[in-house]
Amino acid sequence: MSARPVRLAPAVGDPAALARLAVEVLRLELDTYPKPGLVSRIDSGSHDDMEAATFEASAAALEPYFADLAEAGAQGLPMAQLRRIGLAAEAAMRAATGGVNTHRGAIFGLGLLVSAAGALAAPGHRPAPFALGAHVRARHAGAILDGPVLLHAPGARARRRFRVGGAPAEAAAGFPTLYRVGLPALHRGRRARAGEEAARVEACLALIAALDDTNLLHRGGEAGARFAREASAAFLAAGGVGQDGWRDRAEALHRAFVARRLSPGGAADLLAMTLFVDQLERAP
Ligand SMILES: CC(C)(COP(=O)(O)OP(=O)(O)OC[C@H]1O[C@@H](n2cnc3c(N)ncnc32)[C@H](O[C@H]2O[C@H](COP(=O)(O)OP(=O)(O)OP(=O)(O)O)[C@@H](O)[C@H]2O)[C@@H]1O)[C@@H](O)C(=O)NCCC(=O)NCCS
Ligand SMILES: Nc1ncnc2[nH]cnc12
Repeated sequence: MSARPVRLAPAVGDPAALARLAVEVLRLELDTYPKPGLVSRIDSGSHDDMEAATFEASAAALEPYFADLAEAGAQGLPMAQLRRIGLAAEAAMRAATGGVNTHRGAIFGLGLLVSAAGALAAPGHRPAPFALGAHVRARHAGAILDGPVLLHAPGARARRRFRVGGAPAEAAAGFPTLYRVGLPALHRGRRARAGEEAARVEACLALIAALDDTNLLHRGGEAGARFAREASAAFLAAGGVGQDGWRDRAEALHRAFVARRLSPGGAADLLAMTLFVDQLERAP
């Protein structure tokens, strides 16, 4: 629930600063409350194996890997090299959290955006609108979709069982849900003048309403995922963070997700990625 100020993009053209920004957006995601079913600094949502400190430890451990990804992007290295760094980052995450999966989706998606920022951002020059996602699609879509599948990962099982594309499809398509849903909702939330945290809540709920999140499918099946999408869409249709009493209504939604053990981890990752792109790209 902090009013942590968002640092404005000194990151352009500097791998170490891009990595700091990546960690900062992970922390901003964690700061955000209420986020239905998700871990925040207020509570652990639908999780009994992790809390805010677990996410803090994980985010801090990832910083050097994000710097490597930015550098790899600047050198134009192929997906195979990015994957090697990503797998090392996953190992660092597990070491920092005692084996808990906090940020695997974020390592993948945010990692690809950090590498794109390394490739495109030059000092004093912000990438154009949509440029980071377009770069990931143009440069890596084929390798992402043809990449090795981790057969026993819950996400991979959910993708096969429910026939959804999940994190790899979102990245290979240039992050359409981030650009078409997350960023517009963040900007709409800011216009409600309820503050930065409220704008992040608006973006989070819009992402939950739109995304085929394999975490929701894995934990709640199709019925759970439908409940999550429809309840979030109803919050937005009632005015989102522009409505009177929006925080009470969002907290009620949080409790409803927790009662069903639902956790939209993919939407949480995309919220962090939305904040990263918002900081770096020029406004459309
Ligand atoms: C390519 C990989 C991403 C393969 O992963 P997988 O086959 O599992 O694919 P997905 O399920 O599609 O996605 C993995 C994670 O991405 C997040 N996610 C889910 N849906 C979407 C979506 N539609 N769009 C974008 N992102 C999505 C989500 O991550 C978050 O949730 C995790 C925590 O969940 P939790 O509830 O705890 O669930 P589990 O621990 O899984 O089990 P239970 O506790 O419920 O029992 C957390 O990671 C969040 O970040 C999905 O989990 C990729 O992993 C891979 O190949 N990696 C190699 C490295 C690499 O190539 N890197 C590239 C360069 S950096
Ligand atoms: N805040 C959060 N809670 C639960 N899962 C997540 N995955 C990414 N961020 C998360």
